[in-house]
Amino acid sequence: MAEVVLRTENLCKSFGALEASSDVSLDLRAGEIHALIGPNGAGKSTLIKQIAGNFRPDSGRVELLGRDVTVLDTVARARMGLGRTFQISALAMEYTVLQNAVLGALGGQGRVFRLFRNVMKDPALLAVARDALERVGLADAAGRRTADLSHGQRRQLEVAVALTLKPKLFLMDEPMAGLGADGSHRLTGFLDGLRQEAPILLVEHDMDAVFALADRISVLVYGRIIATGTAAEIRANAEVRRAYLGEEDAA
Ligand SMILES: Nc1ncnc2c1ncn2[C@@H]1O[C@H](COP(=O)(O)OP(=O)(O)OP(=O)(O)O)[C@@H](O)[C@H]1O
Repeated sequence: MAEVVLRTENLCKSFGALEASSDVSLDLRAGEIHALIGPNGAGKSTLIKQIAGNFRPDSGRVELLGRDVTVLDTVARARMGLGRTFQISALAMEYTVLQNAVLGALGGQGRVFRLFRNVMKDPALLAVARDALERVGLADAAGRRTADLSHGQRRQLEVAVALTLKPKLFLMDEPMAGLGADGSHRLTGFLDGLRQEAPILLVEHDMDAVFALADRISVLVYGRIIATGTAAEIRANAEVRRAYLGEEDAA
């Protein structure tokens, strides 16, 4: 069986009386896309934040690349190779596409520059940034102001910025959100190829993308994983159909 790169064990996290994560155990293996689906408010983002290090679980543990990282912060986990894209854009809108990608690359190298213009002339950073833009199909837009990009192009740029850190695995929170049919088709193709290089834990509401991409799917309802399996197993699961997919969607 493929190597486990990420594992959560019995994660619990409450906000007051609300149990947002209830005994959540899952893993992500080399070469796979593992999708996490569930209704609004099921606790997907809360789980991602505990894996990324934004939230400390009340109990349970998170293991990254074989190491217990439960008490490590987001920066330490990112340095270990945990790449991430966000539900809400973290891009610098007034900067160009290339500048955003270079800033991403800078974060990965831990080097210190005194002047922004020196950062933007550094050949090593530029090479990493241009390579990431090329891979997501944004090379031609390198000189454009980020604020002038379409919504779909911004999502591509977020993936490019994450790629500059050369992550060993990805957490992606709704990368398809707001993309048109074209955009999500293109991103689906890209993620399909990316899994071999860096497995992906994918939170996504776009069920076409999930069923097309996921090697395994976990279904979260009221903070609890009610099923994990292949697309066919999840489609056929009676509890999932009742709780989430709905009989008509699952037919
Ligand atoms: N910081 C917080 N303080 C209090 N309650 C919170 C906090 N973050 C999330 N919650 C609550 O925890 C529950 C799970 O929220 P979460 O955002 O993890 O769900 P989700 O599955 O990601 O939803 P969506 O699909 O809408 O993004 C919700 O009831 C939410 O209101």
